Amino acid sequence: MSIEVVSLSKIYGNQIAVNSVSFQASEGQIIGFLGPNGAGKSSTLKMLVGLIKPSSGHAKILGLSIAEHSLELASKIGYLAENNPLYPDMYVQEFLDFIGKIHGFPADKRKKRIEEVIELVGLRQERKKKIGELSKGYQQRVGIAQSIFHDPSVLILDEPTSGLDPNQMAEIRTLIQSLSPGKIILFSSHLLTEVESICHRILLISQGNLVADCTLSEAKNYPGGLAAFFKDKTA
Ligand SMILES: Nc1ncnc2c1ncn2[C@@H]1O[C@H](COP(=O)(O)OP(=O)(O)OP(=O)(O)O)[C@@H](O)[C@H]1O
Repeated sequence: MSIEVVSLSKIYGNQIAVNSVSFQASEGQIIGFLGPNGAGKSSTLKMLVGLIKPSSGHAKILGLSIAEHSLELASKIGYLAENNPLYPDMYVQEFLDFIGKIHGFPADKRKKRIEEVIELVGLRQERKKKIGELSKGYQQRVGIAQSIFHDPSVLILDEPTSGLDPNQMAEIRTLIQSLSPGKIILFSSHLLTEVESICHRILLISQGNLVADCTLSEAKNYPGGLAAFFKDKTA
């Protein structure tokens, strides 16, 4: 089970958002896709999930080309978009039922899976509430619940802890860690502390270029530590 990205680029007009990015990832890894604002993280992730087309380059996820097998891949990838767009007027349970329908789960399996997912992401107390009435941290859990509903092998989370308070961040980090076995998790952040606490590996992107691909311990051993690593590489 793997992700292989080869010279992936995205150009918007004159703006090179992603410049020939290549990397590989395999099962069981939690990979932090780190970089300052505007570095090209979201654009890279959107290409991987098939939301935008690469300007050049290619990628395979689970051996399937993103250009040729986007529909098949949709059933194998879970995606949490940046800012976690949700339906505030829907009830949690109703929303998850809707997600199950989108994934083609028949009624009985949908009901069972809603229970499992609610348990997995810790939404039991909030399940009967409207999404718009939940705290930001619980809304993130709803977003993560929709991303894992179909039990995808690859989970792509774009800034899953953005806008959360420190306690909520820690809770979401623990949740992501608990989902990791048997999956590849790629999650983006512009916060060093996020990757430090849960990632095995760091991909650092700056101005569209992949400027580092290393283990967390390699980055920590950088002279001056992680903060110096981030600062020097993205300068
Ligand atoms: N649809 C678009 N049209 C034009 N330019 C875009 C578009 N989307 C992104 N960009 C530009 O591409 C660059 C990379 O943006 P992207 O959102 O991928 O970065 P990011 O690392 O995810 O940033 P952030 O952490 O702020 O969300 C930025 O300069 C951004 O302005």
